[in-house]
Amino acid sequence: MFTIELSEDDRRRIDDLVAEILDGHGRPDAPELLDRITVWAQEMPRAVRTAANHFRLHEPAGGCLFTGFRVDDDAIGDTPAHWGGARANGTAREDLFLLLCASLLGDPIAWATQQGGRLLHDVMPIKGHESEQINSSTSAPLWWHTEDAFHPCRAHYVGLLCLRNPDAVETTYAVFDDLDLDEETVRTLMEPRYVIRPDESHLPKNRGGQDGDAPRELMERSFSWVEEMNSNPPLIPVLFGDPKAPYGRLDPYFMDRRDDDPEAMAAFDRFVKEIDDKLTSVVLKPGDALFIDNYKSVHGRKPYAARYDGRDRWLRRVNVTRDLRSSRATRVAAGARVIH
Ligand SMILES: NC(=[NH2+])NCCC[C@H](N)C(=O)O
Ligand SMILES: O=C(O)CCC(=O)C(=O)O
Ligand SMILES: [Fe+2]
Repeated sequence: MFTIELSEDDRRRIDDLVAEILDGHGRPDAPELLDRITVWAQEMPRAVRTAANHFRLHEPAGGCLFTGFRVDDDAIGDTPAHWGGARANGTAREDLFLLLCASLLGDPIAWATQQGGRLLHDVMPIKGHESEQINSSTSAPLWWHTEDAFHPCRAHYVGLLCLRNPDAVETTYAVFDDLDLDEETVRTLMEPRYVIRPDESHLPKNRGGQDGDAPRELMERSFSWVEEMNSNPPLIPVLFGDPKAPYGRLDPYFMDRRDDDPEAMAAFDRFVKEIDDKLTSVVLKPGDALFIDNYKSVHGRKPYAARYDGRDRWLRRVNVTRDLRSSRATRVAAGARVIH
């Protein structure tokens, strides 16, 4: 893991910057604030910017951990029972810190079909989801995955800011650079012979009755595209880029076994076994902002027991792209963040 440790001075300067921005704008997801977030990120301490730039450009690791930010445990309030509903502004400081770090790596984006199109997601236990394969599950392991693996516009980085983690639950990950795969296997995995279906966080059953402010017609189009990807998924490669340091996309739990292509499946099984063998973990503590490189690694989470008492584990999540333009056809304006 590539780690950026904030010094006492960094912390003070970041706190001042966050306070200044919030003074002028109030809510961290206000459009006029987001329009300028990249500019403010340039006012992060130079050492932090330099380290983040190194991580982004040279790809020395599968993830970048910003550590040392202080969460205000009283101000953030109780861990919510659901991501929906009206949101208090208690996490404004923390949200803004996450957005500033994100903006050193790229542009924050949101999904119309996930958590009501919100830019910042809540990751915490939801009653009834205990054994699902969704971020709000608890008693079942969240099987490792590429975030939104099925989606052509999936994020380059997934940012997770820990607000609470009282039982030291482990976030799992593995980096493709660490895998032992022979050339022939890599070649096969780079061919369009695989099927990835949408995960359940994008399905209408998890829509939560809230669609943000997008027109209904547009929302229907978004959900029918996900449905189309479910009923008629294309064949895609699971590795791409440089065969010697490949990028990847996979979410085995939502992928098909193709009986008509045993060779592709055998290569895939070797790939999955290597990831299982190399899977390691990190325990996020309050204030840690982990940016998983969603092209170079997979991540997941070990099971744990929910409390449902307002003190549960709680993360804030953001998707980050290095290429906003590649999704232009499915966003309503050049500077819009929501992908439909
Ligand atoms: N293997 C999996 N469980 N894949 C889905 C991962 C979780 C999903 N991205 C979510 O936000 O809930
Ligand atoms: O809870 C975690 O540590 C990771 C969850 C996850 O995979 C996600 O929210 O994308
Ligand atoms: Fe994830």
